[in-house]
Amino acid sequence: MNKKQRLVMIGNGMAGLRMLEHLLKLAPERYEITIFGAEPHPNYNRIMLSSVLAGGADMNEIIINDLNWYKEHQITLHMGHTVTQVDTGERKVVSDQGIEAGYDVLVLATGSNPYMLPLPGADKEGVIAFRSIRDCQTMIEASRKYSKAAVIGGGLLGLEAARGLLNLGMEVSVVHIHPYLMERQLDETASRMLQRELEKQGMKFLFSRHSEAILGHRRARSLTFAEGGRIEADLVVMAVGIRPNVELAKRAGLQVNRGIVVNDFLETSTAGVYALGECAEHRGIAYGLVAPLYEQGAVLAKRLADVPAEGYAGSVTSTKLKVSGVDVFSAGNFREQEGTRVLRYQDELEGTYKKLVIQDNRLVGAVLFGDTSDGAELFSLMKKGESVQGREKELLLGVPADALSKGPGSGRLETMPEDEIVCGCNGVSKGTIVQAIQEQGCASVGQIKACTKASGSCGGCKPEVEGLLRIYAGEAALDVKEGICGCTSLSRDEVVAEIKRMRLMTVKEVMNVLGWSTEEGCTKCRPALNYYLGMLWPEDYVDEKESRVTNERFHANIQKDGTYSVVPRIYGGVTSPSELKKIAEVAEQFEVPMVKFTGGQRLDLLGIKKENLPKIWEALDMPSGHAYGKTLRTVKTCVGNTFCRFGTQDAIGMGIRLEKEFERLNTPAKVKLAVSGCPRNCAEATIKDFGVVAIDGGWELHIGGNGGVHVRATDLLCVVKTEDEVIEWASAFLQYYRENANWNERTSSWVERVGLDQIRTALESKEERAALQSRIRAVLDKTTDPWKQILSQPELRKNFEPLNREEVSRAGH
Ligand SMILES: Cc1cc2nc3c(=O)[nH]c(=O)nc-3n(C[C@H](O)[C@H](O)[C@H](O)COP(=O)(O)OP(=O)(O)OC[C@H]3O[C@@H](n4cnc5c(N)ncnc54)[C@H](O)[C@@H]3O)c2cc1C
Ligand SMILES: NC(=O)c1ccc[n+]([C@@H]2O[C@H](COP(=O)([O-])OP(=O)(O)OC[C@H]3O[C@@H](n4cnc5c(N)ncnc54)[C@H](O)[C@@H]3O)[C@@H](O)[C@H]2O)c1
Ligand code: SF4
Ligand code: FES
Repeated sequence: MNKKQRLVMIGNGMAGLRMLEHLLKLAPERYEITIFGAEPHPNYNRIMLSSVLAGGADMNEIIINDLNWYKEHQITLHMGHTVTQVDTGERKVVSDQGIEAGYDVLVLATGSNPYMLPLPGADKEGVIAFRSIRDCQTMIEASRKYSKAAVIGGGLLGLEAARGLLNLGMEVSVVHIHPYLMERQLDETASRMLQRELEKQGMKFLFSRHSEAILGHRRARSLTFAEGGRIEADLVVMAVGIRPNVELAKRAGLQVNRGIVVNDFLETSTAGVYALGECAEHRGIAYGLVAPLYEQGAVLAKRLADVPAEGYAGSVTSTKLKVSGVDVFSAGNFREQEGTRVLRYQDELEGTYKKLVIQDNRLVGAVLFGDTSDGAELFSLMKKGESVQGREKELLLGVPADALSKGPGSGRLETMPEDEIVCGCNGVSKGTIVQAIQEQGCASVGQIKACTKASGSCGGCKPEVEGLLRIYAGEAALDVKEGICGCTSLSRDEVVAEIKRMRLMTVKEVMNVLGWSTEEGCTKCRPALNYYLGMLWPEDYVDEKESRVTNERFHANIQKDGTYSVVPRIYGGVTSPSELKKIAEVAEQFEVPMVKFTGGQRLDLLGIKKENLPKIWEALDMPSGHAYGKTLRTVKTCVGNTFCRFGTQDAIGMGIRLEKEFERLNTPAKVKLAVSGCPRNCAEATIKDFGVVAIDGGWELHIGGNGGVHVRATDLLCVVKTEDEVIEWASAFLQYYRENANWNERTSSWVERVGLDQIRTALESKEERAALQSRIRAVLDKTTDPWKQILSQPELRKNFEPLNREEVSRAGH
C-alpha cells in the first residue's frame, strides 16, 4: 500500500522548485509529487533571460532542473498544462487539458504576470512583455526583421530588456513615467549617473511620458504619448511591473489581497494549501526577487517535512542591475526621511557614488554606483541590524574597489564573518562556501555552484566566490580546475591525464569511465572532450560531429537571420584577377546579397541559405577559409618589402607560408596570425594570437594578443633570424597551446593564466621545439579540406537541409 501523501504543486518556476529541492533532501520518501507547469519547459532560471537576450548565455544553459531530474525524483510533471480549477473541498485540481489530480497537500507557486498597460493598440503584433523564454525568443526574432524598439518602463526589467535589444542591433528608446530611472531603487544622483552610462552605451530615454496608444496596421509601428509626440517602434516591450498571479486562488476561495495571503509558515487561509513565491503575500508584501522567495522555500520545505523551524519573518532585499559595464546596487530603505541620517560620497572622476542611510545608529539603506564591491558587506550589516556607531566613515569610504579580486591578504573577504551572506539570490554564506572548498574539495566556481548554488542565479556574486576560492583553495586551484563544467568534479588536466592513462577513445566512454554526473554531458563538456580526444589521439580519434557547434558542423558561419556566410581561403590576403572574377561570378550566379571584406583581409559572401552552401563551394572550387571554427582563421599581412619602402622583410611571403603551414589546424579556440614588414606594424600583429613583426635582419615573434572584447597586446616571445625559425617557433607555440590550454580558451587568456615565463621555458630547448613541431606536423598531415570532403560524400551533403530554430540557438561564435 502506498503510504505517501500526495503533494500537488501548481507552478513549475524558481520558487516552487527550490522548495522541492529542500524538501527532497529533508524527506525524500514522504510525498508523491505532481507538478503542473503552464510553460512548455522544465524549471529554468528566469533571471538569466536577461543574459540570454543580451547574448551572454544560451537558452539551453539556463535550465535548472532538466527532465531527468524530475524522473530521478519520481515527480510527475505536466508540462504545458495550466491548472484552471482548484477544488479545496474535494482536494483536487484540474488542468486545461482535463488532467485531474487529487492532493493531500497543495502548493501554489504561480508567480506573477507582467502588467500590460491597457493601451489602445496593445493587442497588436510586436507588443510584448519580458517574462518568459517565449518573450525572449519573440524579441530575438523581431530583432532580425525590425530595427526600432520601445521599452516602456525604466525599472530593472526595462533596462535589462533595453540592453539586450541593443546587443541584438536594435535602436532602443526607454519610455519612463518618472523623471528619472529606477526610482524604486535609486536616488536621483545615482540615477542620473546610470543614465549617462547607459546613454554612452546607445540607449535613448524619454522621461515623464505617459504612453497613450500603439499605432500600426497589424503590427506596432509607433507609440504616442499623452503629452504629445510619438516615436517609431516595431517592437514595444512593456516592463512596468508585475502583478501576483492570484486568479486561481481567488476562485478557490482563498484569502487574497495583492497576493495570496500567507502566514509565517506559508499557510494560506485554507488548511492543507500553501503558497510561496511571487504569488504570495506575507505581512503585506509580495516580493519580486528570488532571494526572499528562496528563503520562503526553505521554511515551507521544513514545514512540509515536519522539521521544527522558525517561521519566515520577511526579508530585507537588495538588487543589482545586470547590465554589463554598469555597477549599481541598492538595498533597504534608501530614501531619507525624518529620523534618518544620510552619508554621501561622490567621486565624479572615478564615476562612483555611495549613499548610506542610518537610523537609530543602524544602517537601513544603501545605494552604490560605479563600485558595488561593498554591497554584500553593507547588506549583511543591514540585515543583522547591528549598531554602526563610530564606523560610519569606514563604511562610507569602504575598502579599495579591487580588494575582492586580489589574492590572499586582500582583507575584507578574509575578515568577513562566516555567517555573512555572499550569494544573496541563494542565501549562501561565506561559511558554507568555505566549507565546500575545504571539506568537499570544490576547486572552481562551477563546483561551488553545484555544491552550494552560490553564483547560480544572477551571477552577481561570482567575484566574491572567486575571491574566496583564491584565499581558501589557492590561485592554482581556481585556475586549473576551471575548464570543464558542472558534470564532473575533475579538472581539465585530470580529465586529459585520465584519457591518456586509460586510452579512452570516445566522448561517451570518457563520461562513463570518469563518472560524469549526467548521461549525455552538456553543451560545455561535449565539445571540450571532443577536442581533447582529437588532440590526444590525432591518428585514431574520429571527430564526433554531433559534439560540435552548428558553425563547425556546417563549415560556415550562421548569421542572425539564419543564413550562412562563406569565406574561401585567400592565403595571406593576396588574391588574383582570375580568383576575383570567379568569386564575382559565383556571387552573381547565386544572387549573394552581400560581398564584404572581413577584418582579416578576406572576402565574405553573406546571406547564403544552408541548402546552397555545397553548390557555392563547388562553384568556387577554393579551400575553406575556416572563418567559423576553433582553428587557424587568417594570417593578415602588410605589403612588406615587396612594395613598401619601409619594409625590411617579405611580410607577404612569410604570411602565405604560415597560412599554408597551419591551415585546417584544430585548436582550443580560434587563432589569428599576422605578419608586418616593419615595426610600423600595419598588419596589427601585436593584437594577434601569434604576431610576427619584421626588424632589421630578423623577426620578432609575439604571442597572446587579442583585438576583441578584451583587448590585449601581445607579449614578445623571442627574436629569430630566418623564416624557417619563424615556422619552427610558431609550430612549437601552437602545439604547446593545443596540448595545454582549456578548450575554448583564447591564447590571450591562456598566456595570462600560465604566464609568459612558463611558455618561454617550455619552448626554449631546440629538442623540445622539434618534438612539438613533429607532433603538430602529424596532426596537420591528417587534415583535409572540409568543403571538398562534404562535396565528395553524398551522405554528408544530405545534411544540408533547410535550417531549424534549434540550430540557430546552438550556433557557436
Ligand atoms: C528577465 C527577468 C530578469 C530577472 N532578474 C532578476 C534578478 O536579477 N534577480 C532577482 O532576484 N530576480 C530577478 N527576476 C525576478 C525572478 O525571476 C522572479 O522573482 C522569480 O522567477 C519568481 O519565481 P516564482 O517561482 O515565484 O514565479 P515564476 O518563476 O514566474 O514561476 C511561476 C510559474 O507558474 C506557472 N503558472 C502560473 N499559473 C499556473 C497555473 N494555473 N497552472 C500551471 N502553471 C502555472 C507560470 O507559467 C510560471 O512558469 C527577473 C525576472 C525576469 C523576468
Ligand atoms: N536585476 C534584477 O534584480 C531584476 C531584473 C529584472 C527584473 N527584476 C524583477 O522583475 C520584476 C519586474 O520588473 P519591472 O522593472 O517591470 O518592475 P518594477 O515595478 O521594479 O519597475 C517598473 C518601472 O516601470 C515604471 N512604470 C510604471 N508604469 C509606467 C508607465 N505607464 N510608463 C512608463 N513607465 C512606467 C515604474 O516607474 C517603474 O520604475 C520586479 O519584481 C523586479 O524586481 C529584477
Ligand atoms: S608594416 Fe612596415 S612594411 Fe608593412 S606596410 Fe607598414 S610600413 Fe610598410
Ligand atoms: S547573488 Fe545572484 S547568484 Fe549569487
